[in-house]
Amino acid sequence: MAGDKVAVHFGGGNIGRGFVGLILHRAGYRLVFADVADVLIDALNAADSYQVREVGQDSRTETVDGFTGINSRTDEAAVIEAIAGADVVTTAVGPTVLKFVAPVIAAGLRKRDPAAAPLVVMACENAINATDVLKNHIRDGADDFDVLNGRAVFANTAVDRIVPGQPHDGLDVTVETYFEWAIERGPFNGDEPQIPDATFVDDLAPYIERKLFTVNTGHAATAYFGFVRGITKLSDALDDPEVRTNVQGVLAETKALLVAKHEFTAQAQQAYIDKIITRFENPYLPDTVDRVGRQPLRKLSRHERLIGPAAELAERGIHPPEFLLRAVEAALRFDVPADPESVQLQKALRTRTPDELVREITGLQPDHPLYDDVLSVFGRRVAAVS
Ligand SMILES: NC(=O)c1ccc[n+]([C@@H]2O[C@H](COP(=O)([O-])OP(=O)(O)OC[C@H]3O[C@@H](n4cnc5c(N)ncnc54)[C@H](O)[C@@H]3O)[C@@H](O)[C@H]2O)c1
Ligand SMILES: O=P(O)(O)OC[C@@H](O)[C@@H](O)[C@H](O)[C@H](O)CO
Repeated sequence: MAGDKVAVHFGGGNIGRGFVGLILHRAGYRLVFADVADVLIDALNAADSYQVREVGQDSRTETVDGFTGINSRTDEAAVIEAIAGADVVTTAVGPTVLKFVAPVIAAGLRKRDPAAAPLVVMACENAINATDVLKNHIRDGADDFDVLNGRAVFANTAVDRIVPGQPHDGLDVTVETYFEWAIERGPFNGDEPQIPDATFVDDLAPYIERKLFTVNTGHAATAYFGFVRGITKLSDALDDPEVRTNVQGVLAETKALLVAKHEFTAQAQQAYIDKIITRFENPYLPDTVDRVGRQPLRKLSRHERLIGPAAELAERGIHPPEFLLRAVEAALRFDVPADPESVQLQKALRTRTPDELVREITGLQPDHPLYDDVLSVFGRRVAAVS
């Protein structure tokens, strides 16, 4: 049951309800979901509870209650008021949306009682150090940042649970049984919030890089290779021998990087990969290649799951990362009319030169050791569509 502690969570979507909301509820927080989707907010305010159905091995269903919803588009003042009195603020809105929630969090901090305990702020997005990104947005928009910073503790996190898009209306969420929430310990100076299902770690970098460059790189590769083969359901993709070979090749390349860079043994990383492959294959998860491949421009950007590890491998002389380059090529074929970034990508491939595309989409410059290989990939795709 919800207690006295309050968590304001931006983004009541898949991971918001099916992971962050659930874990904070379990930890005794009363949840305030802030979202811009009218239908979702109305549904949250009309319901007493929703269910999280965990499917796979050891399936079970949990109930989340004790929440309210605020429409942050139409009632920003109420969100600011809630933040002023909250214990925790979390986000799961997507990395590109953090700049829009930053001023609201700043306004909440400004209204906060200076004597109150600091507000814990954690961005739960698939991106390296997303909380730092959020904090920088707050800093950029606030002349009084030093005051606001004194009223908050910003901690980076790595969140891992596959939560597909939900195929029906309503608040219930179907999720996988697996989850991991790693939070950096340092910013709390020994006074971490009580979240029993989270793991506080001294150094988040290995966790977040391993997660992004194994789970998300492998996931995106499965989606893009699967899309090219005409497969719709994510869990079906690895049944295709060509997709499987390519995904395993990609994960072998990121394994080489992660083992070289961090203190993971090759055996431990292989066990992590094997576990992840079984998570992707979970037939009970209604996940699609369209969701997992969504926003291909973000996923092709410089420090993201494809170009990020490929560039680092090239910098280390492990060159060329053949399977990651194949995944980039497959990503360029991701043509989903409902996905604005896919539409933008397909248009750009028809109207821009390969050199412009590589610089603008991947952020690689000609002096980078990966540049020529990526230019070839883009050049082949541009030739194919023109
Ligand atoms: N779904 C997963 O499996 C999963 C797992 C780990 C991390 N993540 C990360 O969590 C984030 C959210 O992913 P998701 O799958 O839940 O997406 P989603 O689209 O289901 O949810 C995002 C929610 O944010 C809301 N939103 C958009 N702009 C907003 C704004 N300005 N203010 C408040 N709310 C806003 C949307 O209305 C939506 O309800 C992403 O960064 C994603 O990478 C997702
Ligand atoms: O959320 P994205 O678009 O960054 O990536 C899509 C999926 O790979 C992702 O949501 C995973 O399901 C999740 O990261 C698993 O923890």
